[in-house]
Amino acid sequence: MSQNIQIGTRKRSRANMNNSSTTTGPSGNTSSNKTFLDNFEESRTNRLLDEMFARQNSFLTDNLRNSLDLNQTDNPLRPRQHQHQLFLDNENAIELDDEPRIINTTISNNNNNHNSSRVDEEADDDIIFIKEQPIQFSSPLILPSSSSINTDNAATRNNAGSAATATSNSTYITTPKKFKKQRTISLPQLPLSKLSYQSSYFGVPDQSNAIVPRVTQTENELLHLTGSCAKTLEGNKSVNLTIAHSTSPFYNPPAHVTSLPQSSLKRQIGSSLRKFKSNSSSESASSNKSNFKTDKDGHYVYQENDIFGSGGRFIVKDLLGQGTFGKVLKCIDNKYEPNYVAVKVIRAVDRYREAAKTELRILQTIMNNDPKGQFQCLLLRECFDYKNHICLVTDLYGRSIYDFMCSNGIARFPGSHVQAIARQLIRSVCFLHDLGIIHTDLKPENILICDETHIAQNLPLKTVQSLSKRRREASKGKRKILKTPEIKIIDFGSAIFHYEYHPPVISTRHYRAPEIVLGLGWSFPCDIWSIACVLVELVIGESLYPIHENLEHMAMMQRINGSPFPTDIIDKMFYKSKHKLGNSPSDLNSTVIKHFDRKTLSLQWPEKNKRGDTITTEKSMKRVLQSCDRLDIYISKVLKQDYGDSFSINWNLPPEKNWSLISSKLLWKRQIHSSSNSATNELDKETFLFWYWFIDLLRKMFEFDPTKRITAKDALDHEWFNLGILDDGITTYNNTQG
Ligand SMILES: Nc1ncnc2c1ncn2[C@@H]1O[C@H](COP(=O)(O)OP(=O)(O)OP(=O)(O)O)[C@@H](O)[C@H]1O
Repeated sequence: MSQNIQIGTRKRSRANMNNSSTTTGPSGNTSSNKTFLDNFEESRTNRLLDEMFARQNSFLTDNLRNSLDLNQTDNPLRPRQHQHQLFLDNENAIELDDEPRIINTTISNNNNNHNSSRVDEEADDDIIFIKEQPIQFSSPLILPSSSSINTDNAATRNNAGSAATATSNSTYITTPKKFKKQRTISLPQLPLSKLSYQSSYFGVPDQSNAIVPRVTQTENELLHLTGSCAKTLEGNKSVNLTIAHSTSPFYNPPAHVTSLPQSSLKRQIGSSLRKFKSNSSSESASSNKSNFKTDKDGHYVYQENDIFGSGGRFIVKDLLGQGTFGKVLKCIDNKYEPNYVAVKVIRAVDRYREAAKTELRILQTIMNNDPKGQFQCLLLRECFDYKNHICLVTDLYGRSIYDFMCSNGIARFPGSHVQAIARQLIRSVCFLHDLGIIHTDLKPENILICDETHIAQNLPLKTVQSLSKRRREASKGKRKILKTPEIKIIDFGSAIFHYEYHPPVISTRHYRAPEIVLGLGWSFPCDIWSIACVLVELVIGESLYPIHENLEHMAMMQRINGSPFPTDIIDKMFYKSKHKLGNSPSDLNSTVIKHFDRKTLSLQWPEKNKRGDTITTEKSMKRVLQSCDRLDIYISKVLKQDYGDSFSINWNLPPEKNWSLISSKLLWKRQIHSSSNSATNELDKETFLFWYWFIDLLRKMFEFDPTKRITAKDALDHEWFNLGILDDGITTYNNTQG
């Protein structure tokens, strides 16, 4: 039975991969004389790294427990009312000295971060931040305290600036004085939300060739697709695949197989053989033939208990997924313990074999630089060629986030889990980008859950009745909350090295960045856009862009960002098209360019015919105008379900002002309802701030212009990752930690 529960209605697949036949280049970066398996060797560095991570993990877990205990001493049900302000403000700032200096915003409670500018006066812990803050004028909350700047004026300027220019002008400047942050107590965070990142953990590839990736994009790269096809081909040529021979395990059991406990081996193989015989009566189950078949399209034909690989090493147990590239199988591996693995069997077609070689080089680079899997990327265990199918052997994980959401009574994740997943995703992509790798296909289907253990809460009958039949059946009327939202990023089948060939269209539609839709050059920032789409999906429980074509996609992007495409970007689109720079999507003119006015450089939506009649369908108008909204308003609407009608984030307001509006509404409601005992959801300031800053980060990730979009590294330093929340995700974690 397939583990892949397909209950969703959408069919989402990545961009057409026909171009990938020409792709794939050199792995100038992989250690040439060494196989990647050499990295399994215990080196001193690895041991040190292990110890560091173990220390960090136990430190973070202890801190979470402490902070929960602390919260619970006051009131087990609600976050306690904090006496201290969460952020630096005029009154709370403590003057230290007068020297201006550049201040690092690294998370302050990271034991391993020696570069942090943390003031380490005494043992710090998870719930107390002593931190130096830079001043960021586009960030409404953090203002200089005793500087000569008039706070009101600065705030006014800031509001105007943030409304007009979004976050692109978010320049950090240093305060004229150095401040020590007031001790503050924040709500708890999961340890996964606080994972640290230092690129010095691994060696930057290509150092010898001096190709150190710059993980952003220049204006020039909007016009010219970077990357060389020749490098791709050259890289793929360097791939040497071991040919696995299909001899029967019953004739020539390999030495390592015979070293397994004989009873278990016989049991596995015996049962496989019995099932195989009964399943295929018409075929001879002669023991020296492999029962592994390929169809006319080059796909392996799935059959449970098939045996394949050298010496019949793998026994097929389940079909985990299938895509354009091939099939992913859950298999018993007779060589190693624990012996379940996932094997991606690539189609036996030259084009896909060629693309798989790039995937292989990417996976090898990841493996070389993170042999212990600290950065949430799938690890390649082995690779071989079997009957013209390239087979990639990896660890086996749970279902994808997409499948988990489909089978959940409430698809939305708790805020604490959104933050933990965001941290892992951004950190993982930061690692990839530092290695010069662009994933290009980040989506919930390509994010796997490491451990699916969860608690299940019964949903009220009314909620169950409102679910679709499919969801009702799949969820059994329950809301599932993972105990540990640890994830792994998979599917490097479309990933590229930044200096290799870039196909003109990448990503699955819903997660596709505007520069790709507009036919401009793309680079690392496209991954950041995709992550932002995924994060919104985790919060709202459905796809942010449920679209299938370019015009509606562009109209929705403008609606969600609350602003039109910047004219300089559209200008570049026209220029690139006019001068035929780089390769463009074949339908660019007919589905994108024709919808922009050449003079005003604005999108003409809704679409009109020559007579001026609107020809956009009513359904499409509804999807854009009714179903979606500016991001802060859209997310607020969903969160009202948890926090009541008063919850409303307005990204044009500074957080203090936004909060005072909400709290006055709450006060008013409490007075109205005091006699009627109405159960209005309580909302505290820190919970509001958690969501406010989440939306602030999203806004920076959804920057239209990729040259101005926040990088993964800067996103890890965003204020949001210093904020906690007390919700079901935290209590579930705490209850399971003993
Ligand atoms: N290591 C793994 N453990 C568990 N399941 C996996 C693993 N790798 C892949 N899968 C499952 O197989 C599915 C397809 O995997 P993958 O995306 O790598 O293949 P693909 O052929 O590139 O698919 P697509 O063309 O849809 O992108 C995944 O969505 C996931 O459900």
